[in-house]
Amino acid sequence: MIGARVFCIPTATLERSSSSSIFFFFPKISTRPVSRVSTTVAMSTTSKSQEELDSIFKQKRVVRTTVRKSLKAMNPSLRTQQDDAIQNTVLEAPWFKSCRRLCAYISCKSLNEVDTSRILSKILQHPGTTTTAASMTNVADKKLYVPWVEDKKSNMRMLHISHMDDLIANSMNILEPALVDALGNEREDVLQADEPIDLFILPGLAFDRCGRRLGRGGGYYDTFLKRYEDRAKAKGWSNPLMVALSYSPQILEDGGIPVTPNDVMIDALVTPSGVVPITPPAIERM
Ligand SMILES: Nc1nc2c(c(=O)[nH]1)N(C=O)[C@@H](CNc1ccc(C(=O)N[C@@H](CCC(=O)O)C(=O)O)cc1)CN2
Ligand SMILES: Nc1ncnc2c1ncn2[C@@H]1O[C@H](COP(=O)(O)OP(=O)(O)OP(=O)(O)O)[C@@H](O)[C@H]1O
Repeated sequence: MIGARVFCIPTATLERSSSSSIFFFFPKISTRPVSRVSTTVAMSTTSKSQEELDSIFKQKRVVRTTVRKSLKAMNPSLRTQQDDAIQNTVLEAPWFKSCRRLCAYISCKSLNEVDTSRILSKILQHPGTTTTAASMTNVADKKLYVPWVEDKKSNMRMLHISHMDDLIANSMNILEPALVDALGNEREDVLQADEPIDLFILPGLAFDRCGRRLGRGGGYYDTFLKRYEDRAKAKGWSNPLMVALSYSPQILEDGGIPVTPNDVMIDALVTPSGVVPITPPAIERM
């Protein structure tokens, strides 16, 4: 575990990116701190005019462009080093070892996302292929759900997979569960998660140490997580741990991530230097 507890302070207007020494000027940017009762940003939609929203979405696009550039410029051996460090941290973490149902993203090389291939292989490792009893106990009984994009209107589901062979590239060139088998028959084992999830391993373009997360602009995760949260509340499920994986250039200083009302905050960040627990449940468990 790195980084002691971080206290998030309200916004300043001049913000500095920690990773690239670039200064962002965001007039009146909203960076209010986390509400973990509702994981969405504590800000009412109605309190923002469309003009203000347009301005924040514009700021998001500016940050995305900057972070994409830093990711593209990352030295390949540094990237591999960071992929290894991040995946080792996850694989060795008690909160990962103890989780039974999780949703994780399938990393996409062309998007320069933190690699999840070793994490996924470990989860999908089947009893009999493991070498030691210790490795079997922790992974063989995990149920894995991965994203499946339903449409272009921010609708996404999480579908169960048992093998990497269950995947096929979608129109965005991201691997996702195939809904039919090689013979064209509907696969019955691909079901939408309708059970409590212990852990979400989230992608994203940029993060701060206070739990703010900037996605790729599709609104898929925010929409999904809000719906999941509503369903969990209705069914009395406990909150999952929401953990994002981040290369060092993706971690911005507090205030560097523009936020809009639907943004869902994360509980913790896994960085190349270790875990940054953010919310009380994460601080308790990490
Ligand atoms: N690995 C992975 N799977 C995922 C996501 C993700 O971020 N990563 N998603 C998370 O939502 C959903 C898919 N959403 C996506 C949204 C945008 C792009 C994308 O290619 N964006 C380009 C810019 C495109 C543009 O601006 O027109 C990019 O970011 O470079 C990909 C996936 C579900 N599956
Ligand atoms: N100016 C705007 N006003 C209102 N909605 C907007 C505006 N610009 C984009 N959106 C919508 O906001 C959503 C994207 O939100 P945001 O940029 O916060 O997503 P994100 O961080 O990529 O989300 P995630 O990674 O969680 O999927 C999309 O549904 C998009 O249509």
